Parts: sequence; structure tokens; C-alpha cells
Amino acid sequence: YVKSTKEILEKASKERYAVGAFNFNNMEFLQAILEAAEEEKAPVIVATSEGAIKYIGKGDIEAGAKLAVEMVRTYAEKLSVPVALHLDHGRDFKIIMAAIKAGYSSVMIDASHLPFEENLRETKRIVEIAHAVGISVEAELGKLKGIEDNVVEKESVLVDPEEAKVFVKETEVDFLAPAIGTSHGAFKFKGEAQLDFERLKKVKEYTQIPLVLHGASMVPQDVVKLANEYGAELSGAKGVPEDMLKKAIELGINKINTDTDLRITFVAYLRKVLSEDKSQIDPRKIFGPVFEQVKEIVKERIRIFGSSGKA
Ligand SMILES: O=C(COP(=O)(O)O)N(O)CCCCO
Ligand code: NA
Ligand SMILES: [Zn+2]
Repeated sequence: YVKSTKEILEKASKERYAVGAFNFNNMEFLQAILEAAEEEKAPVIVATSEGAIKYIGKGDIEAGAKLAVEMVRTYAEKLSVPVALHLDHGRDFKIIMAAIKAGYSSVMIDASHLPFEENLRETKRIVEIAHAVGISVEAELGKLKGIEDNVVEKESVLVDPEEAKVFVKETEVDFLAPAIGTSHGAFKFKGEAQLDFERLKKVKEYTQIPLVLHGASMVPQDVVKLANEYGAELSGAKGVPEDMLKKAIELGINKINTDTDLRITFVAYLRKVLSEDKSQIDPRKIFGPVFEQVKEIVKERIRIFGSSGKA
């Protein structure tokens, strides 16, 4: 059933577990994510980036947002678990407004590339509008490394817990994504994976609100290997290790954004199925086994996040 992001995350924060926020940009990924949550009896957040809304709407933002909402509602109303739809990395005011108008439960205003005062002002503006119509808001403090959609962040600037305290108080934002060393995509760490747990601990203590981990995909090496065996070129791919995810959850992370793990699984098994079933031309016979695997990896993530059975 449909439930608000805020209710889902406040329960998670109180009970110290995390809820997956899985990205989708087509029907099959959405189906796989929702089936996984249902089978794990877990609350789940499904998310679209701005690019996904444009992709779903073939460039028409209002149509894309509306279709995403209607797909989620049509599936979710049949499920026994709570489902919320979230706008990931909102940057364009028009798209954030389109998501709110279409019926998204929460929106992220990502102004983390701006100086603190501007991030604060931008976030405050969106919070005022969203709260006026009962929508919750996520913001980001500090910078992730790597490519954030179309903004290349050269270096990661880790969150300042003192700034986080002021930021949350001033903006009344509902959830905060503190940068603690992760980055988007499959190539997260040059050397050893490391997250700044000290900062995370302080941010939770100072803000006492649900926290979000971006760039949290684990990049499973067995799946990377399989993809490469069937012709992909993903050498050097590295994600967040399980023990670090679990420690981040203990320290107060309640929403874990996961996209790359689903993408790598999709690509590995699509390559495998196409190369093994050479006469297959029915998309359902190709996508069926591929998205079965995507569902399984989502279930694995839900178990690691501690949200299995929490519906
Ligand atoms: O923080 C994340 C997920 O990051 P990851 O790339 O680790 O799955 N997202 O916000 C998902 C969209 C970013 C582009 O993939
Ligand atoms: Na987000
Ligand atoms: Zn992100």
C-alpha cells in the first residue's frame, strides 16, 4: 500500500534500521523492486532521478512524473508492504514542482554543489512549498565524489556536523544526506573503502532526523565478474562493503540509495541470457530471468539493511 516517506523513515530511525531507496526508470525495474519488498515483507522507497522522469515521459516532465506516480500506485495498492515514491537528486525547480504536483511522497532538493548559505536558502524554499502541501524533503550537505548526474564533483567535501546542526534547524528539512566518503557509480574508492563514521555519529546526534546514504551500492564482485565474462568492461569496480553499511545503519542511516547494484545485475544477466538463448526474440523471455536476478539482489540488500519483516 502507499505510505509516506516520512512515516516510513521515522519508524526506521526510531528502530535503528534502514530502508532501501531503489531507483527505477522503467516498468521492469519497478516490478522487481516491489516484488522483492513484498517477498521480504519490508517497507520500500522507489525513486526516480530527474533523468528518469524525462526518460519515462520522453521529455515531457509532467507526463513522466504522472506516469511514475500511476505505475507505483497501481502496483503498490495490491501489496501488503508500505511503498513510497521519492524524487532523487532534484535540482530543477520545475521538475521538483512537477513531482509534487503529480503525487510524489517526498522530494530531494540537491543544492550540495552550492556554498552553504545558498544550499540552505534553496532548501528552505523547497521545504516551505513542499510542507505546505504535505510533502517531505531531503537535502544533502557536503559533496559526493564522482559524477552527480551532470555535475562533476572533483573532490568529496565531507559534511561538517556543526553545519548540519544549523542547516537542519534553519531549513526544517525532514531527511539529510551527509557526505561521508561515498560516491555514485561503480568505481567508488581509489584505494581502500572508507567512510567517516565519526562525522556520521555527530550528525545523527546533532540533528536527530532520518539520515540518507547516497552512493551506497556494494558492487558485488561476483556479478561484476559475470558481466565481464560476457563482454562487459567493468574492471576496477568497487562498492561499499557490507560491514561498513551495517556500521552506518547502527550510527543512524535510515535510507540507503541503491541504483548501481541493480544496473550491474541487469547488464550481467542480460548479456548472459542473450548469449545463451540465441534464438530467443520474445522480450518477456529475455527480461523474465534478468529481472528475477534484479529482484534477488534487491532482496539481499533489504536483508542487509535490516528492513526485512519490518512492514
Ligand atoms: O545515491 C544514489 C545511488 O548510488 P549508487 O551509484 O551507489 O547506486 N543515487 O542517488 C541513485 C542515482 C545516482 C546515479 O546512479
Ligand atoms: Na534522494
Ligand atoms: Zn545519490
